[in-house]
Amino acid sequence: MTIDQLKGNVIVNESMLTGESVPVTKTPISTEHDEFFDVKQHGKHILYGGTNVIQTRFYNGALVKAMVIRTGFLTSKGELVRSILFPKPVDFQFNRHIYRFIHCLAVIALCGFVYTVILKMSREVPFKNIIIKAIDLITIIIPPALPAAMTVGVVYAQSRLKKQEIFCISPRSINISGCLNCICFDKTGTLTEDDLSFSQILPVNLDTVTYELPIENPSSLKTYNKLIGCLTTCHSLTLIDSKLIGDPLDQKMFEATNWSLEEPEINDTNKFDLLAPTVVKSNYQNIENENVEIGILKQFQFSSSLQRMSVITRKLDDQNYVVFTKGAPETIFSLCDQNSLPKDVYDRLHEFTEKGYRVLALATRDLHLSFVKMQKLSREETEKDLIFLGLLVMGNMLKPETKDVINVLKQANIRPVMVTGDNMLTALSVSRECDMINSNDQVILLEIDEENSLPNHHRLKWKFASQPSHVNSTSIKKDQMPLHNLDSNNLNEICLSIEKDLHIAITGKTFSIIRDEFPESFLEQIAIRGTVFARMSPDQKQQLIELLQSVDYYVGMCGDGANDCGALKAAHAGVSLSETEASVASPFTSKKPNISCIPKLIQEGRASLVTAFGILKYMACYSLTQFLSVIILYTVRNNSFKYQIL
Ligand SMILES: Nc1ncnc2c1ncn2[C@@H]1O[C@H](COP(=O)(O)OP(=O)(O)OP(=O)(O)O)[C@@H](O)[C@H]1O
Repeated sequence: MTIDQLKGNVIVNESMLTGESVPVTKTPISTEHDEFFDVKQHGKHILYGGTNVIQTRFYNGALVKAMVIRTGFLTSKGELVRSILFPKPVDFQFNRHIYRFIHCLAVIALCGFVYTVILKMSREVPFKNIIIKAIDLITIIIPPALPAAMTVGVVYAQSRLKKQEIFCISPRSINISGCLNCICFDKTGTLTEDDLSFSQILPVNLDTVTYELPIENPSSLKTYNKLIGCLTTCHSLTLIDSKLIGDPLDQKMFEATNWSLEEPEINDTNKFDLLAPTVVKSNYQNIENENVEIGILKQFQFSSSLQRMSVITRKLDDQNYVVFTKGAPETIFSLCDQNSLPKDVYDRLHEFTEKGYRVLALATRDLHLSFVKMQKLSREETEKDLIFLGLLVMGNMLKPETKDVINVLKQANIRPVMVTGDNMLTALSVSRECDMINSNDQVILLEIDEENSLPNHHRLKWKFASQPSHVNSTSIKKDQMPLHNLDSNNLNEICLSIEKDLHIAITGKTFSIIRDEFPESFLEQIAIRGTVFARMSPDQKQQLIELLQSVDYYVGMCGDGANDCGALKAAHAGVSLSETEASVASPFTSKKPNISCIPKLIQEGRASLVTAFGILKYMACYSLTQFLSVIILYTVRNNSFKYQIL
């Protein structure tokens, strides 16, 4: 059953749907604004069939109410069952060749059938015998056991994959995974650890609008300020069995402050309002010997496509409501009052991202509104005119298996590609660290030339991404160093003029402008040479997979989160790293949360493919030989006995 939620909050595990094991909070749909219901757009308010409700939250005894909008096969669980029963047809050359081969056999069988009928009729054999002999010939040339025999390899490969904790809901995809020659990887949680480490906060002095000294231990701060308010409230953490559950990034950020979180059953929430779902409390006491308490009154959840989340809060002794927002720095900067940004805001951001840190920007805004008006405030109205508070810097460690697997793939001539929602410089640094880009390779960064662009006629410029300091870049001609304007003709020339291995890196924004405004050939060059695709939205990840397929790559996708679902489904072989055994998100699910499953999958795919080839050759030779011998025997008025055939 798919249910549209109307009242109360629900915490659900949607891993069956998305592969992501972090619980998601579902909130009631807003009735303030007139808008058409859209299943995709309002996904945060929908409970899906087959997903697990971990907890329900309701206030004043009003139980969670929901309306059923879909049942049976139309629900997500139904979709999973349907995708197992009727897997998506895979366009695989081998399958096409098999069908062509069977057509050829059918033609041969038809010729044999006609020949037998004519031959036997000329010899005045009884009609019944003619039919038996002629039909016998058809079953000889097209062996009925062929389809079953062809799946033997797949069945064995599937059971071997299962032993290695790789589960498959679409066995047809096993053969195709033996042909993969390009694998796209999501970054966070796939190549790098999901469990980020808190590194530091770079606060901004709100009076001088300059950066202050970094704070490495926010729990040592004993006075309340907006920055602490943001770190402690701007998250979607929840308590389940007294354990903090939610996005690992949010968890690390909150734990670093050493504040505590309390949930609604606790009567204290009444101090704010009956609707206050969560309260955070300081780890210290102020001059009045009281803990600082902040209630989180409203939440705009994190969305990969918006790259940010916000909360509306109220401090216990405050009259005003305060908005706290955190998200991708580029997005937050654009929502901030530009006067609140320090002059060196981008320099400091680059400093961290170049070293591979995952950086988020924090911002705030005071709301002087009544409670009712605050409740009605839309996301757009809330997240504007923000005041920049500082940068949150998190360590982003590679998983131990990543580097070896990338090298194994490269040795096997399988192209690794990174497609991530994170910052370009962080992505580049990680791609170098995991050997996706070797230290000597050149990377071209394609960007939109904002200054020389017209609204629907953008121009591009390019530059070399800065090299790690130990690499000598003198072999690059001087005139190639500065930023260049670029059109579709000269990208190829530039790429060919560089003697080193070359990679292209672009962001989601540039990618969609190239898709919309540039010729297809230009986009194809990006597909062939692109190694790092950063700041990609979930839709763009899927578009990239389709683009790679259009230039004849057999594309695999390995990801771990809800933002990879589209790409996982679009790929020839999608592997989701998840705790669940099966998810609708992809044909393969690996319980081991690292990319070591990819070489195993390719190996098993190849083994299954080789078995299928072998069986096909054997069956073809066997049936053709038998067909010829039977035709000869029919012609010389003879027939083989049972034991002769055997
Ligand atoms: N919990 C969060 N709250 C606010 N902003 C976030 C949160 N998680 C991620 N972000 C920001 O949104 C951006 C996009 O996130 P998204 O989940 O799409 O991709 P990602 O996690 O960075 O990378 P990947 O696609 O490799 O998993 C992140 O780079 C980060 O700047």
